Amino acid sequence: MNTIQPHFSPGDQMVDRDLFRSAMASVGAAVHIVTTDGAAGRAGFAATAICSVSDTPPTLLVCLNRSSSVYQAFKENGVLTVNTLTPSHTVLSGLFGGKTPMEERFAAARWLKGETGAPVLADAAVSFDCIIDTRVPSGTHDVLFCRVVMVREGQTDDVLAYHQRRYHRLGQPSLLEG
Ligand SMILES: NC(=O)c1ccc[n+]([C@@H]2O[C@H](COP(=O)([O-])OP(=O)(O)OC[C@H]3O[C@@H](n4cnc5c(N)ncnc54)[C@H](O)[C@@H]3O)[C@@H](O)[C@H]2O)c1
Ligand SMILES: Cc1cc2c(cc1C)N(C[C@H](O)[C@H](O)[C@H](O)COP(=O)(O)O)c1[nH]c(=O)[nH]c(=O)c1N2
Repeated sequence: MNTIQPHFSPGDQMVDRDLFRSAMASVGAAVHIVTTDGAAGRAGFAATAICSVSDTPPTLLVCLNRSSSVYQAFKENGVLTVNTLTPSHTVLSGLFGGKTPMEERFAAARWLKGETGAPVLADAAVSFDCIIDTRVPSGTHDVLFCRVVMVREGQTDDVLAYHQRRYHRLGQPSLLEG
């Protein structure tokens, strides 16, 4: 069996948090509103630390800060929906991006109920309704590995993106088209 030696030992100099954030601001990502509902109530937050994991079974991951006010609701409900935003949702992203009372966040848009009961944003670019399978603590966050049980595709191809701390439109025209 191959044992791959880690490049760094725990005592090695860590990258400064502000340098990491400044570097990560250059990466860019689609913006989503992640929602939950259930015994612990309805909650939602803006997220960019989301990606596909596997297509068999369909699985995605969501990184959730344990210090967030929504953390307990996601932990107890065990279900969530990832609602990928369109360029028309910059204000909504700001509301769900923190420090806004939860009722005020949800009052700003129209929601449907998914299979799991988590709120589905009616005009999302796409929504993934999920059961949280596995939770892996990593630093300040939990990485939530979620099994996708329903997908709802919206009417638009354009997606809201976040890069260098600003919102952008992700969509046409493609770089490779003539
Ligand atoms: N993964 C996350 O928790 C995450 C991701 C994006 C933004 N945010 C939060 O949204 C707000 C606005 O962020 P911004 O991009 O305008 O500027 P920023 O300088 O706070 O963050 C720049 C980039 O660093 C990363 N980052 C920031 N805070 C992080 C954290 N606590 N854990 C892991 N990665 C983190 C993200 O990729 C972010 O886009 C900030 O409060 C930020 O903490 C959190
Ligand atoms: C564009 C953008 C992207 C993200 C965030 C914010 C913004 C503006 N936030 C922060 C998260 O939305 C915010 O901290 C929560 O809403 C919790 O805030 P309250 O504790 O409820 O005030 C965030 N938080 C998190 O745990 N994982 C993530 O991927 C992201 N991504």
